Amino acid sequence: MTTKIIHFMVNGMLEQAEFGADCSAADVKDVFRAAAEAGPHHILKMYSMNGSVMNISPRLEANSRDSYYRLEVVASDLKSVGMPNELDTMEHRLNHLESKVMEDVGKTPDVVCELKSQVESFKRKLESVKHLSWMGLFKEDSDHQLSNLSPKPKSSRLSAQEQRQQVRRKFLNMSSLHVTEEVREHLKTPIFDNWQWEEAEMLVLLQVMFIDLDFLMAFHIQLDVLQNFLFEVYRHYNNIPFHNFRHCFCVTQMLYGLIWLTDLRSKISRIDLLIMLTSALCHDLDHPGYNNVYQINAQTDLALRYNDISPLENHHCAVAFGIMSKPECNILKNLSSDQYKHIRGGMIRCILATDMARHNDILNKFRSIQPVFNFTNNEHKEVLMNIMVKVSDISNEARPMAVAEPWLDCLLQEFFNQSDTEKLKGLPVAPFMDRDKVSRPSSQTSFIRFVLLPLFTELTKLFPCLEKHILEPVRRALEYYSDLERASKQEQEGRSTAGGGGEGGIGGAQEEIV
Ligand SMILES: Nc1nc2c(ncn2[C@@H]2O[C@@H]3COP(=O)(O)O[C@H]3[C@H]2O)c(=O)[nH]1
Ligand SMILES: [Zn+2]
Repeated sequence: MTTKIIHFMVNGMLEQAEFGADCSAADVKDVFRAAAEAGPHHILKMYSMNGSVMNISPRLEANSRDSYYRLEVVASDLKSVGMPNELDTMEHRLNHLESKVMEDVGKTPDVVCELKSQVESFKRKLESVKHLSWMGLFKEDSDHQLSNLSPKPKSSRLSAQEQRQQVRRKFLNMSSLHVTEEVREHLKTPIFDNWQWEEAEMLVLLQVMFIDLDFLMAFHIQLDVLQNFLFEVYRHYNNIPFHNFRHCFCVTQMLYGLIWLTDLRSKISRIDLLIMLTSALCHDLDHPGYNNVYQINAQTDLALRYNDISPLENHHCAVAFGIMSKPECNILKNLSSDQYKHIRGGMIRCILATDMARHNDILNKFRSIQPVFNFTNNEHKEVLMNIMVKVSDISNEARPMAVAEPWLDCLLQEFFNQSDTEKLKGLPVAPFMDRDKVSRPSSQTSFIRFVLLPLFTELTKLFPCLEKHILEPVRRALEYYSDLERASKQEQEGRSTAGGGGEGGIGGAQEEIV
């Protein structure tokens, strides 16, 4: 049977489809619709190399990789309110509505005025860089009023794939806009508030990090390849409570901040900075929300594949290099093979080092070299790179309280999901994940005392300037959670005295149960 191959570019990727001689128009459309990750309400358009529109049908002519077609998804009416032409439609409808109501009632109702001002304000945001408050430090109050108009409620009806494509379109639309100096500077600090930013904006900010560290120039990374890579990274994070794309962004942003605060650019090579930043980005790719202990106990595919040795971290790293195996996403494609080998080795080490089962080994190693630390010693440098990524990975408590606290809820939610499943399956349950045993304060006091403070203190010995940026906030968090823990104990004691002995909780543990 004869077949023909159609090469086409969609969402920045060069794809190909093979059609048999007997396929129908609907088959052809379905193939392109799937490739474009488009929903039934989207209109597809195919363009030839010279820009003319082609009919999407079995009669499409076969072509080559060099003469590919361009497939575009066009959002149908009001499916993407963020686009200016749809805003115009909405404004037009509002004006029409206003004139009709004026005829009937004689005055414009408040609700129409309100809607008009929201449309106007949103239009201003899109049209003028100056008004891009979403590229400013903090969102304006008007954003909250805008939530009814923004695409969010609509997007909740979109499939996950459609939502991701919407993020891609927004990211690409925004990426050419100017990100203010104020934001760029703020991005270099641990007080940056990740909760202010939506996914497409975080992608823009990640792009800014690559640009401001001069990676594009130094490693000949084309902007579209970086954008494809960042989007694929985003696409490979799962929608789970903690180990999601926002966590990836936070870890990368903290690492970026540490690079600037410690002036690391003057101490280690740019290629090593690229290794660290890219490792931070990729360090939890495709995390399923269940940790290594679960993977091993439940004998999951990952545990089988990696012989129980850091199954998750091995997987995150393999997914990262899988993404980069596509030329259109390969930010390393213009490097020499020696440079590539160096980066691959460095990333594998950094990502595998995020397995907390190896925490003590890595910290002890760093402790032993810290007094004689030498930036020109490769072994020292590699340990430091692992430490920097690890510090960033567990740095939520180094952030302002209002930023850190919601992360604890996300983490506990993921822990509880896991322990609930473990209980159902009869698998061992770690006490720190058990909703019947853990409390917010006890979880944090132990983690800060036994994990964060020892690690952050050691890094601060090498970079004393970090004391105020990461060590002090963590000490304050320990005080805060210790106070809460004490207060909760006193309250429990008061209750058990008043109640004549209480109801026999868990092993006498007097903790605030989450
Ligand atoms: N209790 C507590 N654990 C944390 C916090 N941040 C990170 N962790 C843990 O540290 C681990 C680092 O590796 P993982 O991402 O596998 O899982 C993370 C959590 O188990 C925190 O703020 N509190
Ligand atoms: Zn992580």
